[in-house]
Amino acid sequence: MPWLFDLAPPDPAANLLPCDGIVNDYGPLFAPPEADAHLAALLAHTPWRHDEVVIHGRRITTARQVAWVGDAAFAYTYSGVTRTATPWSATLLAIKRQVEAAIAPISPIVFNSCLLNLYRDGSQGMAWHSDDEKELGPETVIASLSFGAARTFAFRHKRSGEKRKMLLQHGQLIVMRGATQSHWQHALMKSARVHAPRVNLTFRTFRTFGAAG
Ligand SMILES: O=C(O)CCC(=O)C(=O)O
Ligand SMILES: [Fe+2]
Repeated sequence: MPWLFDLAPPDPAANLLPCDGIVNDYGPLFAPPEADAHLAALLAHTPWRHDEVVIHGRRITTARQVAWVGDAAFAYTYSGVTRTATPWSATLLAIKRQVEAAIAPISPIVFNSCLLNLYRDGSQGMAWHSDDEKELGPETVIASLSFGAARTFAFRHKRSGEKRKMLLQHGQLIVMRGATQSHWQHALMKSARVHAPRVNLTFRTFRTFGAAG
């Protein structure tokens, strides 16, 4: 697969997908010392728990750990299991606001939730999927911020099978938007060479279909 970028500082207005969606790379949002501090705080203070998914009718506990945070106690169902959001920590809220400020010129948005993923090492990854739950709406904007070990993130077109991959590094911010979730899957690839943890935050706008409003 071709690499999405090399060493040049990214142009956040550039689209890293060739068609049917938009992925923007903002490069590092934090200098290394600040990114180190965020990684340490997120590792220590997040209520991490192993995720569960239902595959072929069987409930499986994943190696990767997750946390689901939101403005309200949103119930989010993906892979057949429902999770209830817990409140923002001060650190995570500050990070959310920095992400929103960084992307505002291109993607003005206020996120109301965040899915946090912890991969202890390269033996843990995330399988091919799209974030296309109805609660996220069509053309949803998802900001993905990574801390810790650099890991390969890949996209695969649902019809053509065309692939793109990129290395997500400590402090790096990308945005997936437009038709990306309708036409592409993405995955966090496993790697035997990675022995350090990685934390990924995906900021999302979660729509509720309750009676209120
Ligand atoms: O860890 C990552 O970079 C990807 C996470 C992801 O795709 C998700 O949470 O839906
Ligand atoms: Fe995803």
